[in-house]
Parts: sequence; C-alpha cells; structure tokens
Amino acid sequence: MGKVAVLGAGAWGTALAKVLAEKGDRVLVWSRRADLAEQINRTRENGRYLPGAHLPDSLQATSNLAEAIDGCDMIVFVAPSHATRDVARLAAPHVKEGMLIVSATKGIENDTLEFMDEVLVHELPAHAGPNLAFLSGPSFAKELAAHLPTAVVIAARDEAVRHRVMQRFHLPYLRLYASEDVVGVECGGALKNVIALAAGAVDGLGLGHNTRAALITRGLAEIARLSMARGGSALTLAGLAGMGDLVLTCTGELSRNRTVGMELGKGRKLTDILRALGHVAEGVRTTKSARDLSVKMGVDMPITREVYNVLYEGKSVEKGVVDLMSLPLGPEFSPSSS
Ligand SMILES: NC(=O)c1ccc[n+]([C@@H]2O[C@H](COP(=O)([O-])OP(=O)(O)OC[C@H]3O[C@@H](n4cnc5c(N)ncnc54)[C@H](O)[C@@H]3O)[C@@H](O)[C@H]2O)c1
Ligand SMILES: O=P(O)(O)OC[C@H](O)CO
Repeated sequence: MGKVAVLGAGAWGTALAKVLAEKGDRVLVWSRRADLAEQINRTRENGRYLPGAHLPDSLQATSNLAEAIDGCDMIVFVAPSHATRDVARLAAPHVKEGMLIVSATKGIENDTLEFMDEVLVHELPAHAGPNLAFLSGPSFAKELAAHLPTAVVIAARDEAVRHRVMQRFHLPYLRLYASEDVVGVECGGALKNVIALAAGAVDGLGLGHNTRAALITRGLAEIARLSMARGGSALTLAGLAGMGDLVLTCTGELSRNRTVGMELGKGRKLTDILRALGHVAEGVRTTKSARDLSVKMGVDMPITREVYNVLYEGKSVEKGVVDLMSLPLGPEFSPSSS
C-alpha cells in the first residue's frame, strides 16, 4: 500500500480519504484551514463537513501542502472546481514524475470554461496527461462514509492508469467501473448539478412527478448534446456518470444542488440560500459556464438557459417553466432539438 495526498477537506475529500485509509493507504488530507486539520487529527472526525463519520488513525490532516504531497504515489484533487486551478498551482512544485493524479471534482470553471481535465493538464503539464484519472458517479459523501454500497466510474485515457486507480479505491462497499471517455464522464458530473437545480426548483414550486421526470429526461438530452459536441460518447451518459448521477442528484434529499433549487422554487433569495447551505453547490457556478459554453459551441441547452436566467437574470422559476413548456414542438431525438 502507498501514501495518498487528498487535496480538499470538505465532505467528499474526507469521505474518499476515509475509503483509501480503510483500504490500507496512509492518507494525508490537505485543508487550507489549519484549525480544521487540527480538529480532524484531535477528534478523528471532520465535524464541519462530514460529522458523524469516524476517521481511521492512518488518515491524518495537514494544512501544509508540501507535507501532504511529499512521498505520495497518488494525489486526489477534490477542492471545489473554482479552487482547483489555485490548488494545482500550489501543488505543482511538489508533484513528482509517476504520481497518479485523480480528480473527484465536478464542475466547469467560469471565464475559461475549462473542465477539470483541462485545468489540471494546463497547470501540471509535465505530470497530468497520461497519469490523470477522474472519479465520478452517483455518490453522496455521507452514504459512502456509512459504507452504503456505492458504484462509481473511473475515467482515464490510459488503460493501465484506469486499472491502477480502480484497484486503489475498490472495497466491498465501493465498486468501480472503467471508462476511457473522460469528456463524457466529466460532462455528466458537472452538468447534472445544473439540472438538479431545476429539478429542485420545480419540486419547491410544488409541481408533480411528471414535471420532475420530464426535466431529468430532457436534462439528460441536453447534457448528451454538449458532451457529444465536445467529443464524448452518448453511451457514457446512459451510465453511472450520466443518468446514474443525474437521477441521484435530482431526487436525493442529500443533494446540495437540489436543495438550492428547492429553496429557489419556494421563493428564497440565492444569496440567503447559499449562506445557509454551508457547503459548495457546484451547479450555481457551473450553470454560468455551461450556458456560456452552449452559446459558444452553438449547442441548444434550454433547461440550462432557464436555470441561468433564474440564477443570474432575476427571472422567476414559474416563468422559466412556462417558457420551457412553450418551446417549438419537434422530434424527441435530434442532435439539435430542445
Ligand atoms: N459531497 C458529496 O457528496 C460529493 C460527491 C461527489 C462529488 N463531490 C464533488 O466534490 C467537490 C468538493 O465538494 P465537497 O462536497 O467536498 O464540498 P464541501 O462544501 O463539503 O467542502 C468544500 C471544501 O473545499 C474547501 N475550499 C473552498 N474553497 C477553497 C479554496 N479556494 N482553496 C482550497 N480549498 C477550498 C473548503 O474549505 C472545504 O474544505 C465538488 O466538486 C463536488 O461536486 C461531492
Ligand atoms: O450534493 P450535491 O448536489 O453536490 O451532489 C453530490 C454528488 O455529486 C452526488 O453524486
């Protein structure tokens, strides 16, 4: 077994670090906040982001990034997407040849419109390419930490890297599937959060199961359109990183993105909702990136557009629903239809 650096001490970083420690690795979790690192080491629990999950002694936390990476053979990037570039820049001087690099973050950067694949390749050009893998799929941190059976995808362009990373995470309660479609897996993970905001919003408005099912299905259609326009495979979106994660996030009560949507649907203000949430809801920033990407690439993404209008243009959820229902009628399946 080896030593792993997990860069990000939120709910997901802590849950994945716990998995790796239970598998037998020595794990150092990097927290940018020294007080959180100290609290994790003292109490064997991340009381701020993953309360109630006991952390093994082989998992330690540190606020020293160089110490976290020193001597490790795998680095897991799991900060929120808007922080990944900064974390990668801080990590870059310490990364050594041959280290496996895994991203478990789901999101698209604002401004550059880059997915984590592109961010990491740009910031770690000497290391990220062949050794880079992505972990995605339907997985709430709290349920994984409680050992509830979970299945996710490991995407990497290199077959040996896929295999090595799958072996590192595999436990009786965590099953991994391999994919070579990095683009599709990243699109599914990032864009399901946007659709979950919409699904939460219609639930918050009190609309029915028909509405939610329509949103999930048509949401998947527009995720697939963007993914295929970027070179991803349509089949990936029928899998764990596509439909699997979309269904989980649009229906699961643990979802932060769905919660934000529900509160919007009930008429609360976004700033108030985010302040009370206390965790990242990646869909809020990713909606802007996805909308900009859809305009730039000429891909029709009507649900994403309406979520953008609600979040950033002050449109009401009710009007967003009316406008989606009034779109021109057309075929269910077409590369461009809404
Ligand atoms: N929580 C889950 O169930 C889950 C599951 C799968 C994937 N993810 C993904 O994992 C990523 C992280 O989510 P999370 O649930 O751990 O978030 P979280 O809200 O629980 O924690 C966020 C963490 O990031 C840190 N952070 C914030 N800004 C930072 C910065 N600028 N630099 C360094 N660290 C910073 C915070 O201090 C905190 O430790 C997201 O992309 C999310 O979509 C989460
Ligand atoms: O709680 P959410 O909405 O950030 O979703 C968490 C995971 O991405 C679910 O797979």
